[in-house]
Amino acid sequence: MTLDKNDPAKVFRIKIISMGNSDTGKSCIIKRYCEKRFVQKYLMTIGIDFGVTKVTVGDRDVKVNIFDFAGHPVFYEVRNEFYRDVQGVMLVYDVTNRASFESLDAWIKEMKSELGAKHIAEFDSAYFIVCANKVDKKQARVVDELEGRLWSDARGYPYFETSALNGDGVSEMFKCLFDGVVEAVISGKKPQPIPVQLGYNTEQIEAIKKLKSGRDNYERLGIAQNCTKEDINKAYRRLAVLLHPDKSVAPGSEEAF
Ligand SMILES: Nc1nc2c(ncn2[C@@H]2O[C@H](COP(=O)(O)OP(=O)(O)OP(=O)(O)O)[C@@H](O)[C@H]2O)c(=O)[nH]1
Repeated sequence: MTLDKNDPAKVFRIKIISMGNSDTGKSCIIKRYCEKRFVQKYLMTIGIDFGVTKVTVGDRDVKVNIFDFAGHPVFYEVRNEFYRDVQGVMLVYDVTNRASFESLDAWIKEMKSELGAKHIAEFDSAYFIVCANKVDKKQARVVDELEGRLWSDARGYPYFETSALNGDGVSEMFKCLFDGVVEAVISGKKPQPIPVQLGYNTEQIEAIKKLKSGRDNYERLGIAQNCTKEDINKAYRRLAVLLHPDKSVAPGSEEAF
């Protein structure tokens, strides 16, 4: 990276990478932004794709080097060379594929372990952003917005719902990513996203999920089959208070109550 903090006329160079499982739409999001087009056919990235784009952040011209990682595990040996000197990370999952959401932690772990203790400061200073991609596929969606936001908020990463197909959220996501990286580089501090005031919490969401998916009433109440009558009453009262429609605005509270 070239940076002279005192000279706004100097061009910044920043390094961005895309991370996430295969087929989540990483290449398509980048193409949507850089080339304003959508590629319907799945063309697996082999190793790494590299591209350069220029943007303006405030009064600075910024040259962005984008390294689009192949998501397939077979390319691990290729991508592990590229984790050094990264300033921005676009973490992508596919809202129609739960495994891709559940893999996000493994991606972070891969980056951390590749950097190792020696370069962990680079991980700590990198600016991460989350793309919940393919939101146009409404019927097939299995990871809802709330889950994605809670995961992202818990780690301090800004969250965006994107569609490479119709472009929804893509420019906003890149703007936030570039602004965040440039601010972090200039000030040495990562800007903190403002958490969305959801008005409900993880405990309420977990309770609703359990009530919806539980195989029997014991599972729905979160108690063992050999519990006492008092345990049943206690669990029932706890859930009734937690999900009372006067107290909870979490989606599905009313039905669950
Ligand atoms: N409906 C819909 N399809 C998408 C979207 N983004 C990508 N796709 C499709 O998903 C498939 C995979 O997209 P890619 O961008 O190649 O996925 P990738 O994450 O780069 O995959 P790897 O190169 O294997 O890591 C392609 O068939 C795309 O057309 C989207 O927002 N909506």
